Amino acid sequence: MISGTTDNPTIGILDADGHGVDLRNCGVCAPELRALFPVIERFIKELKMIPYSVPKRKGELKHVILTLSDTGAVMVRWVLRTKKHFVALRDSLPQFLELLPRYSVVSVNFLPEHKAVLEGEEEIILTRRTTLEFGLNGVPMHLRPQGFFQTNTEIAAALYRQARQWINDANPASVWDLYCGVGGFALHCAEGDRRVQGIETSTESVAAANLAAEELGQENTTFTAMDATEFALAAEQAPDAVVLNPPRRGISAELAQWLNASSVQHLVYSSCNTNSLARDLERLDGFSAKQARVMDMFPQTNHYEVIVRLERIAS
Ligand SMILES: C[S@@+](CC[C@H](N)C(=O)[O-])C[C@H]1O[C@@H](n2cnc3c(N)ncnc32)[C@H](O)[C@@H]1O
Repeated sequence: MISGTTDNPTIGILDADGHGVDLRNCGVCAPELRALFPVIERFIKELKMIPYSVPKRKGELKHVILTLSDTGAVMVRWVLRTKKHFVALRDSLPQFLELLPRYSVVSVNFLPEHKAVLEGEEEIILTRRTTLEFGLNGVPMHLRPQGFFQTNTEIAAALYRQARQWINDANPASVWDLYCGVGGFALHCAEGDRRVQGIETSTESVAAANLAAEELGQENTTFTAMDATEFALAAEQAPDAVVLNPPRRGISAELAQWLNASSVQHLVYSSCNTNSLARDLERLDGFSAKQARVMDMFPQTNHYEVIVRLERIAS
């Protein structure tokens, strides 16, 4: 979050009273991102951007969302209240890009409402390049602004390797990746003739995932924008294995019931919320959990990712 004043901005979080706490030297931040903070500060000053004050409900610049790719490129998203600073930001793009790593993406997002969210619906991408490219474990992936990407790139790579190993050990002919985002699990599980289907509600993420599948030459891997439960309930045939990586709320009771009653033999469930995971594992009573791994996705916090391998209970 950006707070403070134009001449003395804070880059970090807000305290309980809504005042900025500078976290530029916080160890959680990757050094490559920390190196960008002076550049962000310089542009705030040069363009005379006014940081947004939550207590006063005044100002323009709310957040700067930075995403670092394993290639070293970054995505920089300026989140503004109105269009007041937009032209200045757009016109200074060549100078800004000179200070960013190659292949970086820059966009502006508008969040006019006073509410506790990171970003609004409207986004304008300033660079010709519209996706931040990743190459986790040698698998190409594309992230567009507003798409979901796992918080910690190194741990995400380990998570995908683990899922790939469990899926390859089970060697299913067909796999669904439900809640697939930009396709990390699906793209890692694509192998030989295996049919892989990713399902996700965000059309932006689905477009990015299909692009990566095309680059990989994976004709048997496809992504569709749809609600995961609706997709499963309408499917004519169940796959051999399903990867689940839902948002914090977990999966729906209907999807758990459908999985229990289906012919699916193997499940891999990756979760960032053990409360909904525990509830869902109880609901998935046609399966038994065989292996689980905790992944330190959110270091120095009390949050973590858990990935579980389940097998159908023989009847
Ligand atoms: C925890 S993220 C996982 C993304 C992806 N598996 C990855 O590794 O990056 C959850 C994803 O579920 C998507 N989502 C939310 N509700 C959904 C729904 N009802 N059906 C399908 N996808 C949904 C979100 O857009 C988000 O991309």
